[in-house]
Amino acid sequence: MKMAIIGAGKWGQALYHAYSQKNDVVISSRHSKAIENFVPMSEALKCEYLVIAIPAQFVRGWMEENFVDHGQKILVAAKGIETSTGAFLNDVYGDFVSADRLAFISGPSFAAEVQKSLPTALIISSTNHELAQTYADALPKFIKGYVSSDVVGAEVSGAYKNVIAIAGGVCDGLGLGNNARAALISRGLVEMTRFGEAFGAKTETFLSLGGAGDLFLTASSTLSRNYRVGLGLAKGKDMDEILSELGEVAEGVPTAKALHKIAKEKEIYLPIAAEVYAMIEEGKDPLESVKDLLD
Ligand SMILES: NC(=O)C1=CN([C@@H]2O[C@H](COP(=O)(O)OP(=O)(O)OC[C@H]3O[C@@H](n4cnc5c(N)ncnc54)[C@H](O)[C@@H]3O)[C@@H](O)[C@H]2O)C=CC1
Ligand SMILES: O=C(CO)COP(=O)(O)O
Repeated sequence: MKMAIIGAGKWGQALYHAYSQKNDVVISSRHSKAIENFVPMSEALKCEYLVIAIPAQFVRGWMEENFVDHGQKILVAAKGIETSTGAFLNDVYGDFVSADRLAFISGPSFAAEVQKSLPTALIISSTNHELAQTYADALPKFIKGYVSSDVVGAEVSGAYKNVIAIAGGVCDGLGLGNNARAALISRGLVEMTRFGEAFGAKTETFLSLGGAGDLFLTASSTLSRNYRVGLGLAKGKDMDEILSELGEVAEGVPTAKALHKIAKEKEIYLPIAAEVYAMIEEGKDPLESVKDLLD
């Protein structure tokens, strides 16, 4: 089928590689890039099936300025929550297109490994089963595709695991050991499940590829940008230094701020996310955070 990838960062280019195996795919982004099948945005937007890999904080602005509605379907590839409003991406995109035209891709998928055609398994979630199946069937042989109707569960788990990945990096950066990291990841899974349930997400989604699968991956690997943010915090670096060294998006940073805001409004207990927020926003000493979590 004819598809367009919008956003030519690491994940957009990896999804271009993946979807190109079986489909006729073009790619576009706000700045022109010398890459295969790069087309102007106006041309990309005419495709019926879009994949949008723009980081969560920029989606609303990008849609307002660029989106032209031709009745396209959108596969959302970002993993984050809008900080300014606390809105999930299905609500942000929902302000522009109806829910039955939206699907979400989640699961363990470092762009660098997808780019090399290494095997993984991912979930496409949508309230429109046929649409989820269409995007899943278009995946290449090296990606096993599953479908789900739990859009909120997919979104919350994909966004929340980035915050726990920052905590994972802090834990390893402080040299707290394998036991501590396993405890942190397990409690992180409980925490993100509790948060998602408050918004109607299904519990089992958090045990799936998009929940536990992606959490285990990112909270324990230096390939994760969010984990590397945590390593930087453990070394006592400030956020400006960490983010400029990273040079790529770390969605866990704005998402920790969004979670802080939502948790306050809805009175949800999120101890690990609260410590990540305190380290990022208030410059709290990571060792103090560990002490407070153990208490
Ligand atoms: N890299 C990975 O392994 C994976 C990334 N993701 C998610 O995909 C999303 C994108 O991540 P990456 O491509 O890895 O990030 P990246 O840092 O490699 O690229 C970011 C992309 O966003 C574009 N961008 C930045 N500001 C923009 C704006 N104001 N308007 C429009 N476009 C803008 C940039 O031009 C660039 O193409 C994130 O939400 C991330 O969590 C999801 C799965 C895997
Ligand atoms: O979501 C990812 C892999 O599934 C990528 O994680 P990072 O953004 O932390 O690198």
